[in-house]
Amino acid sequence: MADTIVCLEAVTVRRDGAALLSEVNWSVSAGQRWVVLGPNGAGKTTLLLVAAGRLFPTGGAVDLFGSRLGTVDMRELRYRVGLVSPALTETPPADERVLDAVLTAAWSVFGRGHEHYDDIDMTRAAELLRQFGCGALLGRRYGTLSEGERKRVAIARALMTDPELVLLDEPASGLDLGAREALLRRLTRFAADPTAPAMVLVSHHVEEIPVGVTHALLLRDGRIVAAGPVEETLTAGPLSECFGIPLEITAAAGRYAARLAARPPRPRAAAPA
Ligand SMILES: Nc1ncnc2c1ncn2[C@@H]1O[C@H](COP(=O)(O)OP(=O)(O)OP(=O)(O)O)[C@@H](O)[C@H]1O
Repeated sequence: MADTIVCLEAVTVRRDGAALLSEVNWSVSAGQRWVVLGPNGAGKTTLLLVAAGRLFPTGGAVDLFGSRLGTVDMRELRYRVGLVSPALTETPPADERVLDAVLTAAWSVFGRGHEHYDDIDMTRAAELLRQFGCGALLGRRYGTLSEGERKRVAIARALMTDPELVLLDEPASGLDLGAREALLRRLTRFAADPTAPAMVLVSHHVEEIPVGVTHALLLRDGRIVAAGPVEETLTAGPLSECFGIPLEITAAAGRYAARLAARPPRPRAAAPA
């Protein structure tokens, strides 16, 4: 399909004899906003790293922007993907100004040195920081920011290179209720922007899904339990199967909540023969 951004075909990732991902088929197209849900160890981060072109699968094939991984120079393609993940251990230096922590993404470096930046880069970095509620922090040192502020700065940095795909690994984890809601409000605006890149957001919690997510992928033990339009996928049956406990799920004004079901959900109907 012309607007397919990333496509995984029968992707398997094995490490030390363990299958982190098994036979995963999944694709993300322009304009889509995905949430990837699953319990600890389901393979969510691994999936994101494969989709970002940062981890080469043991089996199967990955096409990123129409190019097959393994046949192209990945440095070119990675530039077109904004990735925010705890799996990326490098962070801006503690004494870096917040504006520079975002600006330096233009050169893929951490810590401003002698690189040249145009006024347009400065304006873009400042605008992205404002978009994610960090307009008052431009002159602050990165090391003085709260966890919630750092997460929003990391998203602004990931968007600095104007990526076509943005991958966010648990952006709301560790945030207090106010910080989580502030972040989700920003992500809701982002999701509603038709000019924004395709987005994939990883989470453990349906409460952390921003309004405007269009698709969901449920992962368990490295395998897809369900994937498709969010309203069809985020239902009690697949979610219970994914997390291994009987769950009931409610939706209100585009937000979701899940809790242990009073009664186990009815099994999914078998597909007609
Ligand atoms: N080198 C490795 N060898 C063996 N197992 C590994 C290796 N690296 C990761 N794993 C395992 O692969 C599984 C998937 O890891 P991954 O980080 O992708 O899961 P996740 O769904 O993101 O988990 P979490 O929600 O806890 O962050 C985990 O059980 C992890 O322990």
